[in-house]
Amino acid sequence: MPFSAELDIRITDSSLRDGSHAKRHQFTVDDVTAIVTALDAAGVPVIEVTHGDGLGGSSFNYGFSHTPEQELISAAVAAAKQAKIAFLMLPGLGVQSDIREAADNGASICRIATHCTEADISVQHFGLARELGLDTVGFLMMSHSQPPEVLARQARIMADAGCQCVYIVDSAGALIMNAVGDRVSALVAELGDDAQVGFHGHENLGLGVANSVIAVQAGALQIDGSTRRFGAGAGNTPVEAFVAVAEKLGIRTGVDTLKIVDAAEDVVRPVMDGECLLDRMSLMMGYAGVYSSFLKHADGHARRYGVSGAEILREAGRRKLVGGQEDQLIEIAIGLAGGVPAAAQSA
Ligand SMILES: C[C@H](O)CC(=O)C(=O)O
Ligand SMILES: [Mn+2]
Repeated sequence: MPFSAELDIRITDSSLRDGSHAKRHQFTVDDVTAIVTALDAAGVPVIEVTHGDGLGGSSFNYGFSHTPEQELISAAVAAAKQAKIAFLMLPGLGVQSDIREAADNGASICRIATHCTEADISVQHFGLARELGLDTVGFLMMSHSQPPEVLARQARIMADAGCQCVYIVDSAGALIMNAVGDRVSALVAELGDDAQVGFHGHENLGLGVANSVIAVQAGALQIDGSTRRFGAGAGNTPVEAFVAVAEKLGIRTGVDTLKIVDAAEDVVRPVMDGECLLDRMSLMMGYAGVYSSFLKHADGHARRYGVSGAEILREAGRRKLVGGQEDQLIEIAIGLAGGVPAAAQSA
């Protein structure tokens, strides 16, 4: 079944949320206004705007925002003529009052993200979002780390709580083709008509577009990407490339290929500090299964302590670190620099 009468699938552009990681959370109202105006005109149906780590993410651990995210959400709502504005929240970083404030500011889609074995912490947030009349999306982050049947059980918890679309989130960009198809199929089988299934890809192994096509073929109805790959790690599935491929495959996205290609080049690229590259560091994330948001943190600690950023990431993969454990990257860097890591001191 298609997403709606007009669309086979619904694309959410995450440049102004996942791209916040690549921009070290320094988006301004002008950046948001320019990007939302261009994406909206290209027909992108959903645009996500929040600190990279979601509502409440602006902090010492994750990095402080330049502009309060609720101001960015308001600016996005003001600039959008047809697109819905979405926001992300990780329970514990943001709280219920943040969801209310985002709704008051005009956002209409609430996306709640948990580690892929911790869906139960999202229950009250989905309940509140539905009470407020928001559309809901659930993120099972680091989905490469669990088999399809485990993810399907977690998806069921979210759907029963009021989540209308559960995403397989390839936070590490580590999933390889059939591994996406198997996970999406397991969720489609579990959820049936109770909720849709989505896919959020990263480019750390260069597979964002291919993985997203496989997700659609397996039944995903919502696909995330970022124009110009503006996201954490090597970036997200590039929306402009995915839209072009979808058009050739006869998949209706509602996005105008030529307009989104222009938006990528003329509007999004100038806001980026640099291209999101598939280089040694980001490749290591896909290879070792590391949370893409760790890239800038590892890079900073590598410079500060004079050690290899790729080695920090490899150790993060060995430890199976999850989002929220950013502080361990400092400990790993100190250990690599020859200092005594805190964990060893207390052992
Ligand atoms: C908070 C994370 O950046 C969410 C996300 O985009 C991912 O896990 O990938
Ligand atoms: Mn992401």
